[in-house]
Amino acid sequence: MNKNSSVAPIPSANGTATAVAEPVAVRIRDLNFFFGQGDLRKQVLYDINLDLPYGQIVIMTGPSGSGKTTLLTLIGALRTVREGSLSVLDQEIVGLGRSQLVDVRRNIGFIFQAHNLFDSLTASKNVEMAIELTEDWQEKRERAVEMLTQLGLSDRVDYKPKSLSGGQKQRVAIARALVNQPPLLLADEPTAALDKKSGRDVVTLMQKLAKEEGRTILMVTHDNRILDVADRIITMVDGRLETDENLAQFVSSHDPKSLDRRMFVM
Ligand SMILES: Nc1ncnc2c1ncn2[C@@H]1O[C@H](COP(=O)(O)OP(=O)(O)OP(=O)(O)O)[C@@H](O)[C@H]1O
Repeated sequence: MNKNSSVAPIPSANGTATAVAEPVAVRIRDLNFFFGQGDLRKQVLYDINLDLPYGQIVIMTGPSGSGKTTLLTLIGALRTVREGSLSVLDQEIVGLGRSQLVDVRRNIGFIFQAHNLFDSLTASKNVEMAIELTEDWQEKRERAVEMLTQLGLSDRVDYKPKSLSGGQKQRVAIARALVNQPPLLLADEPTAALDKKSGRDVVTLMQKLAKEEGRTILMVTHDNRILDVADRIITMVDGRLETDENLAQFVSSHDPKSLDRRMFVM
């Protein structure tokens, strides 16, 4: 794996090549992570090195228990990191305290499996709550409705979660994650609860955000139907970043029987 894929050599004034780091949304170097303390201390991530450039969709895959969700939550500033370097949106987060981590999180959109919607609030109000966490509250209702409409929920904006299907709830959660236009989006199985068409609509929207607006998207998924949207596919095995490939490399290095052929159909 190329650990320095976003470091480009440029000629200096005296003609020698100098490595200059391009800005990336996420830069991870020599990251180790442990759960527990003392005798119960258990290492779950080993020596992770990874760059996520702006505008890329990166899919993270790998067996259950390999550390995908843990890595996602570390990048999302949801846990304290002590070993190595983890820079998120130009901020080194190793060593930061809780309140500083909260500030980093404000610029990240999260879509997790449990959508955590507020049952007492309508779809629109759930999305508006995310807008209220920012300094710019103007036209929050209009912005929430517009985002929900983009996700095909224009006729559900005033419904509460109990009146929505699983897929619709997931789309409300996605609207909430996207409404503040975060430069970095972290998603854990975002299409798991969706039918084929809704899942495709969601990843098409993500692709648009990445390609037209330069957002960086890191997505954990086992849904082979959406692999084609990825610029890169990284594979975790036993807490290590095993491979970092484009789609063609990934397909050729995996047993075709284990891949769903529908993934090739757009
Ligand atoms: N809060 C925790 N405390 C202790 N160990 C944990 C905790 N969360 C996860 N682990 C352990 O860390 C390892 C990595 O778990 P993680 O959830 O990151 O894997 P994963 O690849 O996301 O798995 P899955 O695909 O099943 O969601 C596993 O051995 C898991 O048991």
